[in-house]
Amino acid sequence: MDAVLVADDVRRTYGDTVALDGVSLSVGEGEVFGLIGPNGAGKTTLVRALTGTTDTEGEVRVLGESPTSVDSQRVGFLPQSFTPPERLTARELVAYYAGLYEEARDPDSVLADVGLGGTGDTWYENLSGGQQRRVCVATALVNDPDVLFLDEPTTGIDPAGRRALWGLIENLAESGTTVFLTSHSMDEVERLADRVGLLNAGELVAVGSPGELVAEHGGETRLVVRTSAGTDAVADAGFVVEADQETLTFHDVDPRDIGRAVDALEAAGVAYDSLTWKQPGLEEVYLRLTGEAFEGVRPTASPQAVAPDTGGAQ
Ligand SMILES: Nc1ncnc2c1ncn2[C@@H]1O[C@H](COP(=O)(O)OP(=O)(O)OP(=O)(O)O)[C@@H](O)[C@H]1O
Repeated sequence: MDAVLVADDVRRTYGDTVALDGVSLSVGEGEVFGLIGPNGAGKTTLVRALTGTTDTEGEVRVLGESPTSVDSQRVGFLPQSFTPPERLTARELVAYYAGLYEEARDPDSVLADVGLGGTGDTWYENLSGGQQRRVCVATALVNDPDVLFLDEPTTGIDPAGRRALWGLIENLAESGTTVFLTSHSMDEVERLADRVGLLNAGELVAVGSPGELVAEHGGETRLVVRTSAGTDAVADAGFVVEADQETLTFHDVDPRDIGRAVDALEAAGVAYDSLTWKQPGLEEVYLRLTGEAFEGVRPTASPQAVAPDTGGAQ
């Protein structure tokens, strides 16, 4: 796979703030690379480094060129914050961006691609926040780029619109477009990204496919039972079980062992309100590697601490 994007030991400081602390990565043609990390981790700064919109130390290559000399026709960029010229219709705005390129797609067809086929004549300022964001996505697609940078593309877009955009991004990647995406949505990254990079305090602390990251850092499966019963009730069931006032958590429960756990609860006469089997996902990886607390997952540093599990059911 040819490397379309390369960052080698990229550093950026703002005064005393180290935004990027020696980031190296490589993204291949047609790959979707998802960059995740907490607020202030350096994601936007890395996107800006890769798009040549901020100066950095280290080396950056886009399609084999420096980001400031690469052919802009081949690059699409949706910044995190985007304030278009006022008093333009959606079509005029996309057409304005189309005019910046030697070759561009028909604005109406790009608007249709982002689910805004009927809104070409609407003033940008009269569109909803989610519709505005979709128009902004359209401006990044109008030159039919080979490399597409999307900094939090679906922020503010409703679930149906997000899914539509995900489908569009998948189609682009299938047709060979390389996509570099930042997001705070683990669903989005888990669905779209071939590989994920987790940036924390300016450092890339993990890179891999979602499956690899979950296998390596996600932790264990668990069965969460909402009950006030203590661990004594199921002490002989053959599971590692921890309790707090509202839940019993069975750790490391294979799906085939769920029945055995339920039988143990029944045999002990434990009354419970709900029972949820949970499989780790990218969210657990993120929370573990960034050191954020996550209810229901045992922090590796302190295996005794278990809080009530309110995470999403699988
Ligand atoms: N132009 C700037 N001037 C000063 N500091 C900056 C500038 N841009 C970014 N920073 C700082 O660099 C660090 C990284 O910021 P960055 O915007 O890259 O983070 P991020 O991961 O994109 O955050 P978020 O998820 O909130 O968008 C932060 O501490 C931020 O305050």
